Amino acid sequence: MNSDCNDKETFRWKRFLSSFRFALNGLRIVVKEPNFRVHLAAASGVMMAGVYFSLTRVEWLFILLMIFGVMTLEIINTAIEKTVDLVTKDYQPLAKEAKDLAAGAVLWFSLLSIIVGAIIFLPKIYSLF
Ligand SMILES: Nc1ncnc2c1ncn2[C@@H]1O[C@H](COP(=O)(O)OP(=O)(O)OP(=O)(O)O)[C@@H](O)[C@H]1O
Repeated sequence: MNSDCNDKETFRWKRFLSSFRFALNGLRIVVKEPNFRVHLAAASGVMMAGVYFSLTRVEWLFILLMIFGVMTLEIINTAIEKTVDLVTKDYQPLAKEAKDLAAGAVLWFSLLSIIVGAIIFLPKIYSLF
């Protein structure tokens, strides 16, 4: 009975670790995507600017939320693109809509990121002159 419980517990941990490995593999896949690399480069630039301008904790919180938000949407966008490609290789209006909607979600959140970035950085840039 006790060994049965231990087996179940080990099984649960193994499943959890496998899920974690699959999720890490997802990140490995998306890092190879050119669009995601653009986001990584932009995020690095913004973070260097954040260090240069000594952002406050709250400002960092907003910047990190924007960076992780855009990247999370880009990962979902990539997953949707791959799913659509799996379903059809032919030209399908619905496939186009699905892909364009997913890309639109990234663009929409990126717009918010630009606004937040402008609110945080523009006054600091002005104060340099
Ligand atoms: N099966 C399809 N049927 C109809 N339109 C499609 C189909 N596949 C792609 N498209 C259209 O072509 C565009 C380019 O598709 P593609 O698969 O290259 O993705 P993408 O949006 O360029 O993203 P990425 O550059 O990240 O791969 C899509 O945004 C979509 O409008």
